[in-house]
Amino acid sequence: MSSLFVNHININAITNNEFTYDRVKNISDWILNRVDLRPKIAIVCGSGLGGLGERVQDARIFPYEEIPDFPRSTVVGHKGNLIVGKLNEIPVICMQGRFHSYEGYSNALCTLPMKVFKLMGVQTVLLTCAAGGLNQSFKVGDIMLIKDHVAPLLWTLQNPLIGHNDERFGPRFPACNNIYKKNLRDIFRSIAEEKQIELQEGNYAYLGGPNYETVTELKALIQMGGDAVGASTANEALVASYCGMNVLAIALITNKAVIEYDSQDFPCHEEVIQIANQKACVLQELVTELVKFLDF
Ligand SMILES: O=P(O)(O)O[C@@H]1C[C@H](O)[C@@H](CO)O1
Ligand SMILES: Nc1nc2[nH]cnc2c(=O)[nH]1
Repeated sequence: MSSLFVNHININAITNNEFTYDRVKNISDWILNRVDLRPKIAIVCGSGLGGLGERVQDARIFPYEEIPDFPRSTVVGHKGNLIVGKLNEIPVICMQGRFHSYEGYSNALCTLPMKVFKLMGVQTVLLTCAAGGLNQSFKVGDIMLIKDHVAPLLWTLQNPLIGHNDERFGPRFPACNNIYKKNLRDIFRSIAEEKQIELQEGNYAYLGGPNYETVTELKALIQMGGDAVGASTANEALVASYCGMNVLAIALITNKAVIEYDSQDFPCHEEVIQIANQKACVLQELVTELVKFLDF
């Protein structure tokens, strides 16, 4: 999408400048012109969790490659479809697959869909992801409601808000102490309670990947307050919140972080997908119920 070096300055950090309001509006209008529904809820399906998209009824499916200026999904377990339809009778727009910075995309590009959702009139963004469990009390297969994040990558020039700020998206200096809305977490928790599904709650640590973390990095993330670690979600939550949308985010714990040196246990993407596939229906059930409460 861009040449990366201008006068020896890496413009990866300022690719935000490429996604002007008009360009994002063009994408948003392209979608709106092809559907009758006007969803107020957007759902992003994480690794292995794309099955949620299959629950969407009366679906219009747009492969990412058909959407102007949209990136492509390149990761196994991310189908690469944008779906507009109804989940539990509620209009939704659903991303079957997301973009990660390790795919070579700037964080501005990874989070472009959030700006598109904003201009489409979406009010609530529901993010799902696969993550490694840092909290030693978590088990593989647990569902963790994300309360907050710690994102060292966003302290660098990889922050997607760097560059020209268009106030029509959000403020130059957004507050970030309340990204993951408590009222939405409360609703999600009560749905889980009613269905007798055990829920964890904690902080998501975001790193860029693609490698899984070293033992020392994992220990540092635990010290920083992380309960789960992954390679997405926090960047999207940041931009969605900056755009004034409500954010709810859920991580499926697909592996336990290996925090012993010299262990012969290793995380791998195949295991992540396998566990996500096994547990997907529980998460899908919760999300399907949840949307009924979010359509305000
Ligand atoms: O898209 P998500 O965050 O669910 O994907 C996670 C993080 C990495 O992309 C991948 C590692 O297996 O799963
Ligand atoms: N970075 C990272 N991403 C993940 N996605 C699923 N598990 C993990 C993990 O342990 N680390």
